[in-house]
Amino acid sequence: MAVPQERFDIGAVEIHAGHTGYESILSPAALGFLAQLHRRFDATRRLLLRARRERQAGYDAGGLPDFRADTLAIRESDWTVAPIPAALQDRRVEITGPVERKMIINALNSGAKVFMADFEDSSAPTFANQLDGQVNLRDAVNGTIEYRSPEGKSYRLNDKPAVLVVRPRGWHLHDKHFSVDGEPMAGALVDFGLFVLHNARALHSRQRGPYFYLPKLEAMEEAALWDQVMAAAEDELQLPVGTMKATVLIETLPAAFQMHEILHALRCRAVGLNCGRWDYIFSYLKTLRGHRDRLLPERGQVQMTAPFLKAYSELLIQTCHRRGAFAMGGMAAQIPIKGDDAANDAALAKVRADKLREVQAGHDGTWVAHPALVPVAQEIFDQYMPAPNQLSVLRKDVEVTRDLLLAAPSGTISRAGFDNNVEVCLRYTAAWLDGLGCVPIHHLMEDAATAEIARAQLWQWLHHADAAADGAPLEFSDHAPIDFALFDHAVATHTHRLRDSQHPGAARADAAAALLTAMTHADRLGDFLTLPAYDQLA
Ligand SMILES: CC(=O)SCCNC(=O)CCNC(=O)[C@H](O)C(C)(C)COP(=O)(O)OP(=O)(O)OC[C@H]1O[C@@H](n2cnc3c(N)ncnc32)[C@H](O)[C@@H]1OP(=O)(O)O
Ligand SMILES: O=CC(=O)O
Ligand SMILES: [Mg+2]
Repeated sequence: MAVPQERFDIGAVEIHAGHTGYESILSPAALGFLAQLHRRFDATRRLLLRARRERQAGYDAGGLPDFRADTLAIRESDWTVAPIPAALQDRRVEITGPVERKMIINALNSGAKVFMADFEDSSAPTFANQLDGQVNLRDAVNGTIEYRSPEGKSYRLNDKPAVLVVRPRGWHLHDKHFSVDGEPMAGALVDFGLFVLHNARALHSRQRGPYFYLPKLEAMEEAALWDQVMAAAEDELQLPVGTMKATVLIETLPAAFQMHEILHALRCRAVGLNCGRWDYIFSYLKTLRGHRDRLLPERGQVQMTAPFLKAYSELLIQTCHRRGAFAMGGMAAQIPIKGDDAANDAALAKVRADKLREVQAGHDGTWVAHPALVPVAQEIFDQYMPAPNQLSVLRKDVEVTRDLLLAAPSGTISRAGFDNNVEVCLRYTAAWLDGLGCVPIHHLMEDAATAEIARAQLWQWLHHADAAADGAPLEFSDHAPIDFALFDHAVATHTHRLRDSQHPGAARADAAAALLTAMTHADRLGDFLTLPAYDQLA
C-alpha cells in the first residue's frame, strides 16, 4: 500500500515483545499510524472509561439505567442512517470465529453471507494471536491465504467467500505489547489501526469494506469516538468519508437505553445493531450488581424468551428499522455434537427454534458459531425472509418501557447449575490463559461473554446469599444454603479434575482457580475477568 510514510511519526510506538516475523505488519508506516491514533484518541477513551465508572457508582448506590433526557430530540426526530452498501444488503447468516488461519478459511468458505473475524470475545489476546490474526486477515483480503494441516489437508479460499467484517477489542482493554509516550495503547486502536492500514484500500477498491463490528459500547459518546477514529483513518488513507461501515453490538444494559443515539452518532457509517445476548446478560448482572431484587436464575434458564430479553431484542428491531439499519440476531450457544445423533438432533433443534424466533420477530440476519450451523440457520431465514432483509417490518406494535428492560426473570438455582458455573468459568479461564479464547464445554460454545455470565452469577449469588430482596436467604432449589464453603469445594474439585484432564488449559488450572477464587471472594464484582487475567497472559 502506497501510504506516504512522511505523514507518520515513525518509531513512536514501543513494542514490548519479540516481533520477528511480523515486520511487514509492524511496518514503520503502520507504527506511525498507530501512534497517531493513540495521540489523537486515547485521552478521550480514558475519559469515557471514567464516565462508565461514574455511572456504575450511581447504579451501585441504588440508581437504575434509564432513557436519557438530553437526547430526547434524537429519539423523537426523523432521520435515517446512510445508504447501506450492496455487499451488506443480505446478511441472513453470519458466521463468527477467532482470527486463526484455518478457521478464517473455513469461515470464509462456509456459505455464510458474512464472516465476523473476532479479536474480542473469542480471542485470548496474546501478542502472537493478535499479530498472526493480522497476517491471516491481510492474506485473506489479498486472496492468498492458504493453510496445510499437520495431517496434510490443504485449505484455500473458494470463489465465493463471505464478506469480511472485523471485530476489534472493546474500549476497556489495553494492549501491554504496544506503548506510545510510555502509555499502553488501547487494544481496539491496535486491532483497528493495523487492519485498516494494511487492508482498507484493497477492500475499498473491491467495494467490500472495510466493515466492522463494534463491541461492548455503553453510551453514544463511545460510538462517537469510533466515528471520529474511522473518519480520521479515512482521511489519512484518502478514502471517502463513510467508507468504513459499522455494526454495533448492543450488548450492555446501558446501551439498550441509547440505541437511537448510538446509531445517530455513527449515522454516516452505521449499518445495523446486533443483539449480543451473552454480554448483555453479563452486563445486566454487572450493572445491577448492587441490586438484591434483580438476581438472575441459573444460566440455562435465562433464555431469549424471558420478558427482559424479548423486550431488548424487539426494541432493537424497532429502532433499527425506523432508522433504515439492520437488526441482527445473536448467537445460539449450541454446536454440533459428534458421535451422538440424538444429542446432535436436540442441539440443532434448539438452534432452529432460536433462529425461527429471530426471523419471525423481524431480525434481518443471525449469527452462527460453527460452519455446520450455516445451512441450519439459512434454511429458516430463506423460508421466512424471502427478501434480502426485513427493513419494512417496522414493529410499531412494540412498546418497551424501562421497567420491562430491567425486570429480572423468575427461576431457580440448582446445585448442578451452580457447579456448572464453577466448572465453565474455571475451564474457560484456564484455556484463555493458555491462549485459547473459545472452547467447547459440554457441547456449548464458551467464550469471554458466556464465561462472564458464569462468573458474575457466582459472585451475585454468593454475595447476596444472606438475604435476597425479600429478606430471605438465597438457597438452592432443593433448599440447601448457598455459601462460600460450597464454592471453594467446587473450585478445588474442578481444579483437580482439570489438572488431570486433556482439556485445553489443563496446565493453567491452578492459575485459573486462584483468579476465580479471588474475583468471587472480592467485595465488589470486578468489571471484566479478562482484565486481571491479562496480567498473566504470556
Ligand atoms: C458471545 C459471542 O461473542 S459469539 C462470537 C464469538 N464466538 C465464536 O465466534 C465461536 C466460534 N466457534 C468456535 O470457536 C468453535 O466452533 C468452537 C470452539 C465452539 C468448537 O470448535 P471445535 O470443537 O474445534 O469444532 P469442530 O471440531 O466441530 O470443528 C469442525 C471443523 O469446523 C471448523 N470450525 C469450527 N468452528 C468454526 C468457526 N466458527 N469458523 C470457522 N471454522 C470453524 C474447525 O476448524 C474444523 O475444521 P476442519 O474440519 O477443517 O479441521
Ligand atoms: O458478542 C456477542 C455476545 O453475545 O456477547
Ligand atoms: Mg460479546
